[in-house]
Order: sequence, then C-alpha cells, then structure tokens
Amino acid sequence: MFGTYDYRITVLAVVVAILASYTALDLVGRVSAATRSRDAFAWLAAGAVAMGTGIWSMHFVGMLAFELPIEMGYDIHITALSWLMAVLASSVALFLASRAALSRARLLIGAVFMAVSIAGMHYTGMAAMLMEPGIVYDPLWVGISLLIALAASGAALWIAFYLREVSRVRGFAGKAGAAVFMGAAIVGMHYAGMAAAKFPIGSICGAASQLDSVWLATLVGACTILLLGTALTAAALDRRLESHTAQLIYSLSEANSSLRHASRHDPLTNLANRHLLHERVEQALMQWREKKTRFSIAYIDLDGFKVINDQLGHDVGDQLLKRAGAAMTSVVRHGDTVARMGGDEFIVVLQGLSTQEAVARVCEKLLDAIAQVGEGSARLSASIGSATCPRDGTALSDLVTAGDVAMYIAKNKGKNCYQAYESSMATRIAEEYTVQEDLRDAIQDGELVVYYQPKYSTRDRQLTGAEALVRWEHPDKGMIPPDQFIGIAERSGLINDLESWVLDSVCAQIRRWLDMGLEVPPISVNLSAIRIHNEDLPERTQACLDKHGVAASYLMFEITESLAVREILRAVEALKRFSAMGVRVALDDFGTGHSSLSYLRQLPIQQLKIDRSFIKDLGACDGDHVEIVRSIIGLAHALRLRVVAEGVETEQQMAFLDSLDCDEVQGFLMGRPVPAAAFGEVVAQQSGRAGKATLHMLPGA
Ligand SMILES: Nc1nc2c(ncn2[C@@H]2O[C@@H]3COP(=O)(O)O[C@H]4[C@@H](O)[C@H](n5cnc6c(=O)[nH]c(N)nc65)O[C@@H]4COP(=O)(O)O[C@H]3[C@H]2O)c(=O)[nH]1
Repeated sequence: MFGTYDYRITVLAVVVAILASYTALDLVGRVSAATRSRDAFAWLAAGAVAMGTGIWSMHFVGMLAFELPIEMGYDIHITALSWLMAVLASSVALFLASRAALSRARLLIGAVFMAVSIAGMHYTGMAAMLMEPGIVYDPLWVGISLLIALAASGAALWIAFYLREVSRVRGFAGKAGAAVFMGAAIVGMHYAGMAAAKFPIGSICGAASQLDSVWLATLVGACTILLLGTALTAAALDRRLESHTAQLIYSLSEANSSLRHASRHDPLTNLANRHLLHERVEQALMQWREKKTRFSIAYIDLDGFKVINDQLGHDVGDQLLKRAGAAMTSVVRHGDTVARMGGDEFIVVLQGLSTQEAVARVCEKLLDAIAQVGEGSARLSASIGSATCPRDGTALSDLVTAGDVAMYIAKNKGKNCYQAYESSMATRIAEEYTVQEDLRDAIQDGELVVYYQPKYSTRDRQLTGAEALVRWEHPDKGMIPPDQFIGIAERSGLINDLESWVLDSVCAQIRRWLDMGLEVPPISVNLSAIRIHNEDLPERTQACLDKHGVAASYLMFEITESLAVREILRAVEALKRFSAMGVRVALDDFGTGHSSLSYLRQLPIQQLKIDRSFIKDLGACDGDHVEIVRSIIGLAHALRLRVVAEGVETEQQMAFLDSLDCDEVQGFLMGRPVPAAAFGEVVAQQSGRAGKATLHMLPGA
C-alpha cells in the first residue's frame, strides 16, 4: 500500500520546521544572555516547549500531509508522548548551546541525544497511527533517517552556539540562513523516516478518526506558528529590554568615570588635585620601598599672583593659571604628575631623577616655562622649592613640608628662582614662625611704637618733614629694629594689621601735635608693596584721616623702589587716587631696585629718596656715585620731583648734596629716629624759630 502527500500541508510543515529552527536559534541567545539563573531557566523551559512543539508540529503536520487509501487517525496518548520527546530534545539542545563553552565531546553527546529523541519522536508519532498489521521499516532508510537526525542535531547545536552572540542585523541573516538549513534537515529526517515505512496491503489504522486532515494540519500548524511567534516576540522584547538596560549601564559607567575624574582633578586647570597627588606620591613611595626608586617633588608658588588677579580680574587670572598648568605639563615627563594645590600653588611629582642636578635642571625648565606665560605686566614668574625622597623625607607630609619650606626660602631670595631643601632651613622657618606668632600678639598688646626721623631742606636746613619708623619694644628681647620683622610681617600677611596700626598711630599723633598748636610738617609713612594693591587702601586712609580730623596734606606715603618695576606700574591707579586725595607719595630707596629711570615719568609721585648706599661714599673721592647722584637729581628735577638724600652722616656729604642741588636731607647727622615726644620738641623749636635756618641735633635712637 503506497501513501501520497498533500503538498499544501507539506509546504506548511516545511514553514513550521524553518520557523521552529529560527525560534530555537533566537532563544539560545536569550538563555545565555540571562543574568539570573531563574531567568535562564524560564527561557530554557519556554524555549524548549516552543521549539519542541515546533519540531513536533512539523512532524505531525508532515504526517497529516501523508495520505493512505484508508481512513487514518492518531492515538492521542502516543502522540503526546512523541511531543514530549521533541520537547526533551529541544531542552537538551537549548541547554548545551547556551553554555559558556561547547567542547567536541559535549557537541557529540548532545547531537546523539537529540538525534535519538527526534527519531524517537518521529517513530513514536508513526506508532500513534496504531496500524494493523504493523508498519514494516526498511532498515536502510531508517539508518539514513537516523544519520540525517544526527547530522542535523550536531549542525543545529554548533550553529546555535556560534550564532547566539552575533550582532542583531548579522544575527538575523545568520539565524535565518541557519534556520532554513536546520528546517531542511528536520524535514529531510522526517521524509527519510517516512520513506522507511512500508504499509502492507490491507492495513487498517487503529486510531482512524473522522477529522479532516487538512483542517487538523492547518489548526496544528497555525497554533504552532502562533506559539513560535509569541516566543519570538517575547525574545525580541527581552532583547530590547536588555539593550536598554545595557545602555543604562553604559551611561551609568560613563557618569561614574566622569565623577571619578572630577573627584581627582582640578576643575579649572584639569590638573591633578590634592587627592590624586596624594595617590601618586603614595605610589611613588611604594616604588621607593620596593625598588629604591628615588623621586622628588617641586613645590611651585606663582610670584605676586594675587596682585595680578586683583588688578586684571579673576577671568584673566584663571586663564593665566590654566596656561601656567599647561606650560608646566609640557616640560615634564609623561609619568610625572602636575597638581594644583589650590590658588596659585602647584606641586609636580618628578619620577626617577637620580641626582640633585637633574632635579635642578627640571625646576629651571619649569621656571622658564612659567616665564613664557602672560605678557607685559601680567607676565608670570614663580618660586620653586624641591624635596627629594629619601634624602628629605620618606612620608608624603614630610616631603610636602620640605618642598614648601624650600619654596619659601626661594621666595625670600627674591622670587623667580629655585631652591632645593636643606635640613638647616627647618630651624630658620621654625624661628620665623615663632617671631610671626609673637608679632601678632605684639600688634594687639601695644608693643609697637613709632619713632620719627626728621627731614630738612638742604639749603636753609628748615624742618621739612619726618619719616615714621616702627619699632618693636619686646618685653624680653628689648628694642627690635623693623628690618627684623617687616619681612616676616609681609610674608605672613600681618603687614596689613601692622601698617594700619602705624597709620592710625601717626594720624593720632599728628592730631595731638596740632592740638598742642604745633606747625606739623608732613609725616611719611612706609607703605609695603603688598598693601599698595589693596583696592580699599585710599578709602581706609581717608577714613583714618577723618577719624582723627587730620588733613591729607599732613600725610605722605613712601613706597620702596626695590619693588619690581611692573609691581610699581600696577600701583599707578592707587597712587593716582592718593594724589587726588591730596596725600603725597615718595619713591623710597631709589637706585636699589631696577633703576629704570624711564618709568618714573609714568608714576604720579612728588618725591624721590636716594638710597643711603649712594650717599655713603659721597665726598670720599668716589666719582661713580657722585655722577649717579648728580644724574638722579637732574632727572628728578626735570620731572618736577623733590629729591631727598637718605643716610646723611657727615658734613662733607651734606655739603656735597648742597652743591648737587639736592632738595632735602635725612640722616644721623641731623637726627636719628626718635620717639614722638622728642620729635614733638623738635617741631616746637622749629615752630618757635620759624624762618631761621637751624640744624637740630637730636639724641640718638
Ligand atoms: N646707617 C644709617 N641709617 C640711617 C641713617 N638715617 C636713617 N637711617 C635708617 O634708615 C632707615 C630709613 O628707613 P627706610 O629706608 O624707609 O627703611 C625702613 C623701612 O623700609 C622699614 N620700615 C620701618 N618702619 C616701617 C613701617 O611702618 N612699614 C613698613 N612697611 N616698613 C617700615 O624698615 C626699614 C629700616 O628702618 P630703620 O631700622 O628704622 O632704619 C631707618 C633709619 O633708622 C643714617 O644716617 N645712617
């Protein structure tokens, strides 16, 4: 008895086989992508049912397409058993293909198991027809069908394993191609199995039913396609969710790395911040402990940066800081770390420099790089102190302190230079710190006093003014001269309080003298370079004058010429405001600084004080100084400035200055600095003898 095939149903069976294969390949990816074992199991179970049903359905629909010239049907229980076998085969396939690795042994065992299950499904399904007499199988075709089942299972497993992680587009094309191949193999196995079956003439089907096989096949096929479609849709949704989650995880890790960068870098310069610097120094220290690799740190402080910032604005200041950071980074090695400590302070960690000379060379390069930043009055310079591990310390804090101390010394040496740390420096710094603390108390406790040194006109020796000079009456150390604490006050910032106190004290004294009816000459007060840039200094000065009811003409400021020219030029605005207030300004210590006479024209000042080092040799056959003093006086007069000679100690010097047409003199010859009461007497005598040319000899201070 020969069977025939309904080709419409056969086509449906092929479609179902291909779709089932595609679903299987798609679900393998879901099983292996699941992060939780519960999800993996759910995908495996659902996938096995969908795929198994697909394969079984192909077989079942294929069977329905087969028609014998007798009434046919299928036993429900045996059919269910064949379905179960297909599901079992699918679960094994999905499980193996979703593993992290697919060894040859595993592939072979899996393929054999699957082939047996699929063949089992097929032949069990055939048995569900309950043919009487039984179906006779051709062993050759059975063998071929088993071989096809084995080859198809092996290929299916291998393809599923390798296609599970390919990209979506390539994945679809790959999976579709593989599905057609696998579908064809399943169909091939089915029809080889069918070819093996011989139905003896007169056979009857024990499970014959009245159901129309076209309708039954359509129903089973449609339900299966629906089931497979549902599984594919669920897999697609899960994949989308997975890619969305992956996107979120990526964004989160991006945000994390930005946060990590921000927490370890300076937002303005993008250099390392303190946090990262600490990490790098700790790493360098570890390397030193393990491999004895030396390293150094360079502590860098920009010179006068606060002034630039105040004068040119914070935006310009920020740009300069950025450029300074970039300039430093450009001259150090890739493995070195340039960090900003805040403000205008930087630390560079220099790796593996074996000698102090090598450290010095890099520090010089850093100085040069910084000096290229900015132009005109905004050109930068820096002071650098270096400390080396293990020579100057083997702990982060020790090295940073040593670098800081050395930098401090470099600053005191006159800025724009480099200094390596030496152990003796620590004592000096400690001493300075003690003086600083004492001075802070001294200002508050009234231990400071102002002395006055008179100034006279050279020609008629009339009192023309006085310079207020501060002294520190230390309860234990006695009288301390200003040279020993002004520098410390400037470096520690105490100069603001100190000079405010001096100004207040001088104005109060002028008021007292005026109240005594004295003709008080202008009193000069020294103004530190640091304070001259204080925006509110003119207002504060005016407030102090107002507080004591003293006219501005009684006051004069002396600013020192040893300031860098650019710093004085930056102070032009402040000086103009003093002029507008009626407070005169003298340029002190002229000749000791940059001695650039050309810039004098730009300064709104009224007086020029020649430094005492030029006066010392006058009259002692020193032609050089005579010529210098002569030209300074000539130039000052051309600029309509009054000239005062400082440090006049001899009559000879006095006569010389007179001959050079110097306007005023100040020095031990005419009077040393004296307390207010003593100077008051000089003023009183001068007032009484007004008009007479008198030279007062005062007791020494
Ligand atoms: N060898 C010699 N020296 C003479 C002669 N005549 C005056 N002197 C000294 O020369 C210094 C003149 O003051 P300076 O150049 O402004 O130099 C001052 C000034 O720069 C600074 N200073 C004093 N008081 C203040 C202050 O209130 N504020 C600031 N910022 N600095 C001050 O301290 C420096 C030193 O002050 P002093 O020790 O009082 O020293 C004074 C004075 O005693 C002389 O004929 N021969």
